[in-house]
Amino acid sequence: MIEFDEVTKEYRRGSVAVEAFSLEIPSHRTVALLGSSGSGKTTLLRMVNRMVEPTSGRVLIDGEDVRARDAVELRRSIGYVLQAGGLLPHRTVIDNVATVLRLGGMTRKPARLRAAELMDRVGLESSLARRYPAELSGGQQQRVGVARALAPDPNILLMDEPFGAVDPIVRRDLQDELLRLQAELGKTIVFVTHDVDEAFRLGDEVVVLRGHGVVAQRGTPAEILAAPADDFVADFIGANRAERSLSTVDIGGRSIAVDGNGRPVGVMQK
Ligand SMILES: Nc1ncnc2c1ncn2[C@@H]1O[C@H](COP(=O)(O)OP(=O)(O)OP(=O)(O)O)[C@@H](O)[C@H]1O
Repeated sequence: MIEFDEVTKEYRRGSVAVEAFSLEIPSHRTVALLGSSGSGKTTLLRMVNRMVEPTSGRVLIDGEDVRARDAVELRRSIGYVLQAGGLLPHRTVIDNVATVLRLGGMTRKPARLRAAELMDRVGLESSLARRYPAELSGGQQQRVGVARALAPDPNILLMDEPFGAVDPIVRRDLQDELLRLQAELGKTIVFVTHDVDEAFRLGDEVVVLRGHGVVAQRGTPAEILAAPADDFVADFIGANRAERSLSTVDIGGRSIAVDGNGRPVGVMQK
């Protein structure tokens, strides 16, 4: 479990990025932090692996204050996936993944073998192993980023807008892949996004943030859709309300679900 206990971050005096944020994230679940730009999502995420230290308050992992852990060791034990992939440009794909394992003390050959397994696991063909990151598509780069984050077999995976830079179809593929991986692996995932659909698709729970890391609502996607806590949440999730609201029409004796623009999206089961 990850626990934020009244954390505040003031980067400069008077500029509060996150104010008295508290949240418990249960193990083996995916929690999506959903908020617009500047709402403090990245700051919160980075407090988990001590890339950002809170000005006050505590972050606990399984009951232990992260400050009691060595920062480098802590960072290596937690998977971290960034939007830009964060890959090493002068290393091949396989070495980008294997390097993490080498840092953890594995020798070259087993590290490469394990890296090849990880590539397979995230849906990358082995023929890509010798390429450099610049020779991959954006979606492939993100898969390498996920493989690398999974390399040390971390319990926790932090994902910061990991699929933000790819087109909608690839983005959906990557989301599917993550759902499949998560069903197999059961990590504790904190997923940062400003995309409502992505948060609802991936999050077992979604935390909607206003500015300064203030929680506007927390719940399952269904709970939030069914009863937005206030106008802020309703506006935020309703940005494309027309697409999100469904109704049914009867055509030839069958009930067809249509979206708010009247486009058919499926057939209702009897
Ligand atoms: N290193 C820093 N120094 C000073 N201010 C910072 C720093 N990092 C972030 N901030 C400020 O803290 C606030 C929250 O930033 P943060 O990056 O956590 O938000 P975010 O929700 O992740 O935004 P985005 O979606 O744009 O990445 C912003 O006002 C930002 O300008």
